[in-house]
Amino acid sequence: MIDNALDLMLVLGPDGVILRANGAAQVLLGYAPGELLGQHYTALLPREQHAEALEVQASLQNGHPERPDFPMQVRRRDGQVILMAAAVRWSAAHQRIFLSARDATERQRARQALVRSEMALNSMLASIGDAFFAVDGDWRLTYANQKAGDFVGIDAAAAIGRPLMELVPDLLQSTALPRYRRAMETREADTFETLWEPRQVWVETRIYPNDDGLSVYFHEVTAKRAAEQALRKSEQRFRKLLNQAGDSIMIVDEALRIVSVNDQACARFGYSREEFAGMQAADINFGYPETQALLDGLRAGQAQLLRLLKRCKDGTTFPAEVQVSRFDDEGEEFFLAVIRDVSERERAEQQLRASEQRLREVIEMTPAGYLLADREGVLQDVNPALCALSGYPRAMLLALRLDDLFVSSPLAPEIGTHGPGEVATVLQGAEAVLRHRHGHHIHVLLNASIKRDADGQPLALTGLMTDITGRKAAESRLHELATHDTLTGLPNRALLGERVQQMLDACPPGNSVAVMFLDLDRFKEVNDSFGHEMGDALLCEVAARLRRVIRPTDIIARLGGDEFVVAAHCASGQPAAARIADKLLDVLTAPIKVGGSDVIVGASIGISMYPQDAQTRELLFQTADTAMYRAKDAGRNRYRLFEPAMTVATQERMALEVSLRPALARGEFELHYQPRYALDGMRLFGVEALIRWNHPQRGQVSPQQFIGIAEETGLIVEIGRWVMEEACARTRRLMDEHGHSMVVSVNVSARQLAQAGFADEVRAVLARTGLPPGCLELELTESALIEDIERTASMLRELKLLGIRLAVDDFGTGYSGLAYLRRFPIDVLKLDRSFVLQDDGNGSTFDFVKAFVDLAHALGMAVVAEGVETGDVLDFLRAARCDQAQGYYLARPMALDKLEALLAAPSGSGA
Ligand SMILES: Nc1nc2c(ncn2[C@@H]2O[C@H](COP(=O)(O)O[C@H]3[C@@H](O)[C@H](n4cnc5c(=O)[nH]c(N)nc54)O[C@@H]3COP(=O)(O)O)[C@@H](O)[C@H]2O)c(=O)[nH]1
Repeated sequence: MIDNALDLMLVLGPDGVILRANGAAQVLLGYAPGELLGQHYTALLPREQHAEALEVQASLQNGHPERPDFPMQVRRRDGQVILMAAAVRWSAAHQRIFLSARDATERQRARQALVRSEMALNSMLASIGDAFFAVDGDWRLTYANQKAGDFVGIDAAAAIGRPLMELVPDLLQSTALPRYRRAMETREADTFETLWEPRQVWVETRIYPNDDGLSVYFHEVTAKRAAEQALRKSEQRFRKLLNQAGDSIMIVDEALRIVSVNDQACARFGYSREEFAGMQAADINFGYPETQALLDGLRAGQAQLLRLLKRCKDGTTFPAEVQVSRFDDEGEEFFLAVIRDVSERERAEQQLRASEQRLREVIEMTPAGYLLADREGVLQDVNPALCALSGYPRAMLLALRLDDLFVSSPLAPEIGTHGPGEVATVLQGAEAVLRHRHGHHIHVLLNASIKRDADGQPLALTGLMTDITGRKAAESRLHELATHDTLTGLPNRALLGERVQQMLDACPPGNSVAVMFLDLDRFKEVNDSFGHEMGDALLCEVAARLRRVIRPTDIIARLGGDEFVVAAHCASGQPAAARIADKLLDVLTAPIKVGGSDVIVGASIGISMYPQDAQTRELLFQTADTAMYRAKDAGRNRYRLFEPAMTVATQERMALEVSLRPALARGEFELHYQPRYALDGMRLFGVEALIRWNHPQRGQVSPQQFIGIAEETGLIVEIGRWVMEEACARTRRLMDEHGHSMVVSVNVSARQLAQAGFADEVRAVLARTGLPPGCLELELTESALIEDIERTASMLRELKLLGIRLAVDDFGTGYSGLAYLRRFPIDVLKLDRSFVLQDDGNGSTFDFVKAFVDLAHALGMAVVAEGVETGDVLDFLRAARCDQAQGYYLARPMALDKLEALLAAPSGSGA
């Protein structure tokens, strides 16, 4: 059996020498068994095998007696090396090595081929894009490529043979596991996408069942899914956009069949999507044949814009603007039509055309001149009104530029380039001057609008204008009237202020400007005596004379009434001003012919110098006015240069005015009474009530100091009312106490007399106090009487009807004319003290007074002499047949208690 065995069998001695060999040595090695005996076994081995073989031998003999699987290379007798699978055993008891071996060359070759095949498969599985693993029927891993291992974080090679659920426990919660199990059970392949929770990635998995179990391929598809989702969203957006578009949108195929429409198309045409599908484009066109030319154009890549009528399902039509373009989709030809309903636009266009037509008609009919100019200022359009306004026919106007037409206009600065962003410049109510074809100028009121481009460059100008030439002339006249005195033509107060300011502004250092306030001394008398017309003529003559004296560069103005102002440049200051004032007085004291008579008016002039006396115009006027009053106070027909002391007096007067206002309410007034005697028998005829002001700080203030202020401020009305009440009441009481009648004279100022209800007031006082009207005498000054002769006459008649007496006070100090007194119901003339005292020593005064008294008597008036200070004067008056007298010689004004004492004296009321 051993010799016929197929395996080689050798018995070796402990030293490795071959002791026996079986017959297989011949077959396997080419040696006859005998040839091997005595040889060391290494003689059969290639040299490189020796070390390993000796090592195995040593191992056998040193405690590891068996080596069942020792692969070894053996050199056959023919030199070929074959691989033999050997099993070796050492028998220590027999001190022998037993070896059996079989040829393993083929097996080795097959194994190597298998290994190579596996390696090729592995590398193929490793190189495929997908992760791959396989499990057997017990869910044990039989293979996994590196990608699969990496995906779940395990070493794929080391994991082979282990249960899949153990290796990847997350799989138990995964939605993929049921699919795996179903595939395992049903043996059906499956493909699906799941979210792999541990890594939050999407995975596409393909499962292929096989005889051993399952082969699974998977790969990540997160990015692909995101892209798909983005695409889906994008498509949804586009669809939404398409449907939300205001226009109808349609896609038509090659055969001009409608294949797709948006919501707006359904809404506008009234067809549903389903109804549209399969309709021809021509079905919704009204009378428009799709021409070959249109299709050719589209196919040549030219989008077409059509204007046509579209027809809806209900048969109505609408005008549309259709933008058609062509596109390819996967080789198929389509046409896209965007259909815009332009009904509204057409309506608006129609309205616009109508509106333009109306505008044109308005332009043609408007009385305002209209023009349109281009950016160069050349006229492009005009209307008949502008032709009429300018005198040019239309054709000629259209050849003109704005510069040719306008002499001056506010357009010039506006028409240039403005800042970028200013799209229009509008001018409203600007004044301009047109040059008429015949050369004269036309003033126009212009409204203009200049359109500009983005850079602010003018594009066009539109203007509308109306003729204001008449208005301008009226305005100029109005301005003249507003700035000039209508009577004399001289500048008035407003213009004076302006001109003086200019003079002051232009006054060189070292020079002066004199402002002179000039008041005519006797104008009022002339006016009242000769009438207003003559008065006006006098004022014109005065103005003419002043003009002659004053240089053209100086100013002369009339403030009103008889007040004039002269402002003159005075290089040498006050001396020059004084010379001018002298010249003014010279011309004004020369007689002026008024109503056939020569009159001399004279003037009082106040002068203030700039900059010496005042630095502002207002102060100059104020100080000149103050100086003028001083000139008047100083006796008239003279000039006074302003002095600061004058201001002090003015201030003093103002302080007095402030304390005068509350004086009546504070009871600071009292009345004194001056007796008046009848010259025949020297009996007391009556008393004159004279006011006294007991000022808390200043003591008794004379009426001469405050009556003027009271008159100017109007306080005299209240004060006079009190005087009247007090005088009447006291007199009534004195008469009752002393038992005889007497007359009380009350001074009445012009302002009181000018009050409409004055007579009623007097009537009421008499009624209240019980004084008989015949016991009241009102003293009126000449100036108060002549203020307004007509009104005064009427008032005096009213008073006279009450039964009271009327006297003219200070007679002889004013315009001494008895003639005018005839117009008033006067009872008494009170001769002024100065009149009585004019004694020239040759008896003429007596004759004069005598004649005067006779004349007064002839006119039915009694004469009272005032200011009698001596017995001589009294005799003189008595001789002149004067009726009554009053004066210090007879009795001074006295307080009420003194008067009562006088009345109670034994001599009675005698002087
Ligand atoms: N509207 C009113 N005017 C009034 C009132 N009371 C007074 N006056 C006026 O004030 C002026 C000054 O008055 P008065 O200081 O009281 O002077 C009077 C007499 O005192 C003064 N007089 C009288 N006799 C003499 C004299 O012999 N010599 C002299 N030198 N003066 C004398 O004359 C004044 C009276 O004048 P007249 O009124 O003109 O008769 C003065 O103008 C008053 O009118 C008032 O209540 N209301």
